Amino acid sequence: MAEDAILGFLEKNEEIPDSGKFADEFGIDHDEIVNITKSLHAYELVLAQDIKKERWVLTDEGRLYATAGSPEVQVYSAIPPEGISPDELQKKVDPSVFKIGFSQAMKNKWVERGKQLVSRKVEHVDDVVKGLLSDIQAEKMVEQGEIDALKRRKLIILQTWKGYSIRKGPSYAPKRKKAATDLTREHLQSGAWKDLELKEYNFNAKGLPPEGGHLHPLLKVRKQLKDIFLQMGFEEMPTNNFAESSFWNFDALFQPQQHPARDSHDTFFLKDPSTTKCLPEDYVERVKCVHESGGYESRGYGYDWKREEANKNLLRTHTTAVSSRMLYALAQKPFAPKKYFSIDRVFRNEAVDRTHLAEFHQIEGLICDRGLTLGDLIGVLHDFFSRLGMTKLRFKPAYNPYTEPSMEIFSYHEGFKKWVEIGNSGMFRPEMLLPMGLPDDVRVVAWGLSLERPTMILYGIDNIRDLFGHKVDLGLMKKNPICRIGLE
Ligand SMILES: N[C@@H](Cc1ccccc1)C(=O)O
Repeated sequence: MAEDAILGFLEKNEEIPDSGKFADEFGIDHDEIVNITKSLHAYELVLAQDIKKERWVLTDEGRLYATAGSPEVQVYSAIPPEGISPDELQKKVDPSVFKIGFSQAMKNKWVERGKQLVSRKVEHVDDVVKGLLSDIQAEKMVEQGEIDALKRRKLIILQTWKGYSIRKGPSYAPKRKKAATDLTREHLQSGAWKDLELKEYNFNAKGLPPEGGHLHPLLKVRKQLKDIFLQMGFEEMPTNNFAESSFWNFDALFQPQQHPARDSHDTFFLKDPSTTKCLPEDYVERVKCVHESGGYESRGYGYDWKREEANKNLLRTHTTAVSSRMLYALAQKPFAPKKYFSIDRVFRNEAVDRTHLAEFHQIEGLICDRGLTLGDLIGVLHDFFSRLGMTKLRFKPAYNPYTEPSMEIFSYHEGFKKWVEIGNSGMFRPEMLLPMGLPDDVRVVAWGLSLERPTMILYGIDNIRDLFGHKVDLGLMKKNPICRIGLE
C-alpha cells in the first residue's frame, strides 16, 4: 500500500518533498513509508534524500497537562470562593500535581495563604500552559520565551525527526515486479515462469552450518566410562560374543544348575545352534566336581551336575561371562596381576517396563592380584564412582553365587534427594577361581553396573525406552556433537 502510494504519486508528480507530510496525507504510518522508501531506493526505483527536522514534542507529563490542565489551574480550581484549609485542599487535588501546582499558583499570585485558609486572590485564571502545550502538539508557532519556560518545567523536549524527500530513480516504474526466490510448481502450471524475475543468488550469504554427527547419550556415557577405566590403568576385555554357553555364563561362575536365573523365563536360550561343542574338558571336569562335592575347603552344592545343561547356548545374561573366560585364560599362564574392564550388551528375558529392557549394557571392572581384600574393592569403587561425579557411596551386603562377600552399591543422588542403587560388586569365590588354576593367594575384586542407569540419571530420563530406537530425542543427541568430543 505504501509502495503503491509512493510509486503512484511519482508517476504524476516530480517529487515527494517531505515523507512525513506525505504519510499524514495518505494516512500511512511514517515508519512504513521509511522502510519501503529504503527498499525502493536500494533497487533505484526512487532516489531518496535524507531530511532532518527538529521539533518540540510533549513529554509524558506535558501530555498529561495538555488534557487535564496545568497543575496550577488544577489547584486554583479546587479552591472554593470562601477558601479552604490546606489539608482539605490537599485532599481534593491529585497528589502528583499538588506541590508543583500550589507553588506555581502562589508564584502567579493566583492564591494566598491566610492563617487558617487558602483562598483565591483573583477571580478568574486562564490556563496558558495548557494552551501552549496544545499549540505545540498541533505544531503551531510558539514564542521562544514560552518554549524555554516549558522546557525548564520538562513538559517539552526537542526531537529530531528523520524522513526523506523522494524522487524517481533510474529504474523507476509505477509498479515494482517482485523478484521470486524460488521457481515453484505454481509458476510452472500457471505459465507465470515466462516473465518471472528471479532473485539473484547471494553467494556471499552465510549458509546454514552443516550438521555433523552426534553421539547417542549411551555412546557418550560409554566413552566417558571407558576413559575413566583407561585412566585407572584397566585393559578392555574382548566382548564380541553375545552368544555364550551356559558353562561360561553360569557354571564357571559357580552358579548352580537349578538357579532360577537359568530358567527360560529369565534367560534367552539359543535354538540353533542350541549347544556348544567346544569346552576345555579338564576344566569342565573340575567345575563339575566343585559343584557336586566341592573341594578347596568348600562342600559344594551336592547335586548331580549335568553336562547337557552346561552345553546349552544362550545370549549372555551378564558380562561376568566375559570375565570368567578372561580369568580362565589368565590362569593358563604364569600369574601376573591384571585390571580388566568391559562395556557391552547383555540380554535378559524380562518384562519390559520403564526401567527394564530385554537387552541393556553392562559395565564390568575387575582387579586380579595376590592378597587383595574387601578394603581394596571399597577403595577402588570410591575412586571409580567419584570420577563419575558420585562421591557419596554406601554398601549393602548382598548375595551372588560367584562372589563372597558381595555388596550392592548405592550412591546419594542430590537431585532425587535419596540413595539410589547403582551397581553390584564382590570378591570372586575360591570355588570359581581355584578350579581355573589361579594361585590360591590370588584374589579378584569385581563390580558391575548398567550403562543405562547412570545415563538416565545424567540426562534426566525416567523411561529407559526413551534411550532406544526411534524414541531417542534428537535434542538430547544434539548435546553431543562428535566434532567436539571425538569418536572413539
Ligand atoms: N554380574 C553381576 C554384576 C557383578 C559383577 C561382578 C561382581 C559382582 C557383581 C550382575 O549382573 O548384576
